[in-house]
Amino acid sequence: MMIPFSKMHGLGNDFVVVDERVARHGLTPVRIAALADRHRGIGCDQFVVLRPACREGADVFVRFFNADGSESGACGNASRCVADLLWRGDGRRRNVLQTRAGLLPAAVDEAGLVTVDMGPPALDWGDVPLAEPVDTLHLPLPGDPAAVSMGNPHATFFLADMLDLDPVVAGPLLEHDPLFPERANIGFAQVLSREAMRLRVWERGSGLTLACGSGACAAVVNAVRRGLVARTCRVEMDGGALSITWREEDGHVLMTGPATTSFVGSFDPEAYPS
Ligand SMILES: N[C@H](CCC[C@H](N)C(=O)O)C(=O)O
Repeated sequence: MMIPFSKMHGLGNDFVVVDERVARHGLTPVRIAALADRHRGIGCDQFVVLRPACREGADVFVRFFNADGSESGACGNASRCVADLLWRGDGRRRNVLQTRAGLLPAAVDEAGLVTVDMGPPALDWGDVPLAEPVDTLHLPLPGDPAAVSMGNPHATFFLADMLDLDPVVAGPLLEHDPLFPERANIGFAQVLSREAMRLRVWERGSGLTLACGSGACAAVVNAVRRGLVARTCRVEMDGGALSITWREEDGHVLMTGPATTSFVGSFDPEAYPS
């Protein structure tokens, strides 16, 4: 049985988006990794599964799976893509995504840019999570990173120059550091001004991506906590820029940026190992 999918991306961070029909064929980590494979499968950074919402006030339940088959509670760029997909489907510019990290209100503006309320960051060590009670603003690691959770774990390193560290070399080691019992997404940031930063992210389970939405949120939260940037900051990544605001009134983090459908297709799940 062929399953339809939408191939989408947020600033080059790319996704295969399917609905729950795929789940009937057994969606194992092995099969997700095979589908995400860029040579033998469809290829993507994350595999996104839509199901009917089961919480009051939500329009859809979204699950995010990394290219290695692991599940994440949050994916900012994919959340914008799902909001865009819903708008194109039902004509409603405002929708609410149910995720493992909570209910995320989303809105598509007249220019087609999507804003997702990513909710409040979790700042306590136990919520990131970390393996021991430490100050999340200054982790006991070389490079003195800060850590938060945006529904998924992030560590942010602030570099004088982006060229000081190669994410492809440092990223995998840090992703698997014992301080991160659930691994972590590793951000490498260079503050450019009070209103702008450069960021590259080695993503847990997917490697270096062209953009990372939750990583951009985490980097701005960590930079504000350190007094490095204002609460609204432009985050410039290899694939493009997002606008992030850590709202003072309620502590929620708003992320605004584009969402793009590259193509649609279909695949036979049984053709992939499970
Ligand atoms: N690799 C992340 C999930 C995807 C995050 C990223 N693609 C985004 O846009 O937020 C994790 O395992 O927590």
